[in-house]
Amino acid sequence: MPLVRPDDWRPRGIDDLEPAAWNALRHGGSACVVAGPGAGKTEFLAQRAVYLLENRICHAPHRVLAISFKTDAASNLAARVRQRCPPELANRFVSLTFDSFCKSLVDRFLNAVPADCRPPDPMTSPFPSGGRSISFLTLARLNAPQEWQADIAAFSATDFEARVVGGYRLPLAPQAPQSAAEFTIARWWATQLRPGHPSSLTFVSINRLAELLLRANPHIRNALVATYPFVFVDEFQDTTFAQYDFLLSAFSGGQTIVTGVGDDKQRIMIFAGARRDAFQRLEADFGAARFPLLFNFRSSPDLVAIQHVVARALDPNAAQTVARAARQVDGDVAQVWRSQTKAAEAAHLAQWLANDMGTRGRSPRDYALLVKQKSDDYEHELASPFAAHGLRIRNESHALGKTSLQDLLSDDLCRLAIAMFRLGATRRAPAAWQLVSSKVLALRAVVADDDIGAAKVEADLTAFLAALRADMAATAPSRNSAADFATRVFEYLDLAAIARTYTEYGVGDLLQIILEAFCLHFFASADGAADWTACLDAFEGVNQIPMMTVHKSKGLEYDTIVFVGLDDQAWWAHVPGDPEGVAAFFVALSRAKQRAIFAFCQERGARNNVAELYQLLTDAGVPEIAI
Ligand SMILES: Nc1ncnc2c1ncn2[C@@H]1O[C@H](COP(=O)(O)OP(=O)(O)OP(=O)(O)O)[C@@H](O)[C@H]1O
Repeated sequence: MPLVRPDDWRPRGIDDLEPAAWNALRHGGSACVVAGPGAGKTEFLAQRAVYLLENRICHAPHRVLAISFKTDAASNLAARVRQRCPPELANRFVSLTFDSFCKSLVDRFLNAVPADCRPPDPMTSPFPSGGRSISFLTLARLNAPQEWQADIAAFSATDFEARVVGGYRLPLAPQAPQSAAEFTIARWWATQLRPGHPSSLTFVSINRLAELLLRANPHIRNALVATYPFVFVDEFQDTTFAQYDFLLSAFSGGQTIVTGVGDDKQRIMIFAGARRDAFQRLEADFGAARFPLLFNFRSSPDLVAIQHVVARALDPNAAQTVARAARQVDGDVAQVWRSQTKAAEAAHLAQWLANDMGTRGRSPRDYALLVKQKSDDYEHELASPFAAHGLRIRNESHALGKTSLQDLLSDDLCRLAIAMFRLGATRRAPAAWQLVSSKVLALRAVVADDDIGAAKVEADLTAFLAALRADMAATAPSRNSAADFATRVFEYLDLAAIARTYTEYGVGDLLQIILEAFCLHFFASADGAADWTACLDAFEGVNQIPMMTVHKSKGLEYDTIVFVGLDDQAWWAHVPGDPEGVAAFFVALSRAKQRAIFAFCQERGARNNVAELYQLLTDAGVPEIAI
């Protein structure tokens, strides 16, 4: 590949970056890129990765490590980089979540974890630990020496694990507790590492073990630093105590250039232990320079103006952003819909959505239904009225075993298996063939210039798919037939080869988690489907309206968002004046490119605690309409 002069380098796939983003992209040291919604922060990271790789500022065999919070954000970023630079460069861009990165270290170097903290098998638990319960803290207090009891009584069950355990470094060798915190933390660890029991570790404990591992084994840390001279952290405002401390242990010291991007106004993970001062710490500990960005490439100017009113409630000094997207709709870009009953609300919503899709020629995937929590309940209530208008909902927050639908659908193995089934359902699926053939060549360890090996593998794959296609055509979809075909496809793909080829599945329990979730969702999608294409469409949510919690919607964007359940019942934890609730509201509002609708139904609850959110909409000139 010809070497491009860094000064001549141009961004890939977009026309340009805003001036401050150019400065941040070319900056030689660590950086905080702080910008509002739609500023292109994720896009910036993708462009910076390409810039570093193409200009050989990050040269082989070094890699760029990108850490995100959500699985789909990590795969979205990886996909953007793959689209923007050749595979030999994109292969040196490693995009993972914090959790999977820490877990892969613990899995890989388990025997290097100091013995008294070493789990027999580092299996994860999807559930919060017992240490978050009030009874755990009560028992700890009652068993503690008298002089520590008052301090233990001051710990809060809601954030003990995230703040106290997460902010504490495990000692290199066992030592007697010296304080109330150490006493309680030691008891907490006893719940995580129970001798003779399979381990069931929370991600906070995996993180702490990974941090201990690096501190106890400088050679592993040195290897990590040598591999990744550039580290990106997306959504930096949500970095928890544990995650920041891990970053510090792993990458401080001056050799690693850390780029944190985020938006303090979108900080909605305080409940999960997010630090309020993450950017300040990055500036102090890594000497990071601050680059504020001012453009908004997502939302129309009218929506940006409404967002600004909410932004000012979160930060009175919030700078006015510059809207770069054009308005495409007539009439109000935001409205509050007030209804008396859930039935009336659902009927109106379904009718309006069906009508809007028809008149504007939009697809169901251009819309999103956002909720504060309990998306399963809303899905249940809305499913039939929506079906009456030919609409289906895809509940992305729906739990599937130890993962969620959203995470399953962004998983590589899931995408490969679905592409296999697409090729089983039809001959005409060129994108699926491209994905499957390249992945199967990798699974069969065929190297780039081995044409004979590649031809053999492709012939074998073609024969397998022909037989699969014939059998799928002759078999109606059902739970049982889906189970048979799933077994056949995974046997063909070869789980051992998958574990060998893809590091994320090679260690730990991710492969099992994904297989279980895949089967749950695939069998349910086959149940009652008219044919296999309908089953696969149901699996992937083709022509379905996505529904998700605000937390799951982070980083995503839709033409129109409809927020259902802006009431005290759904926002039960919201205390007026609490910035985290306003931030969640801001995240929801800012997912919209063209339109945002907030549905309030009296049957669902009152609107006293959330009155301030309605007031912000009123202040921004958003009308309220009775439906
Ligand atoms: N320089 C650019 N030129 C044109 N479009 C851009 C540019 N940067 C980003 N975009 C587009 O703007 C939209 C928002 O970008 P992105 O998702 O990266 O924003 P973000 O800052 O991460 O947003 P948020 O914090 O709200 O999740 C995307 O559709 C992206 O493709």
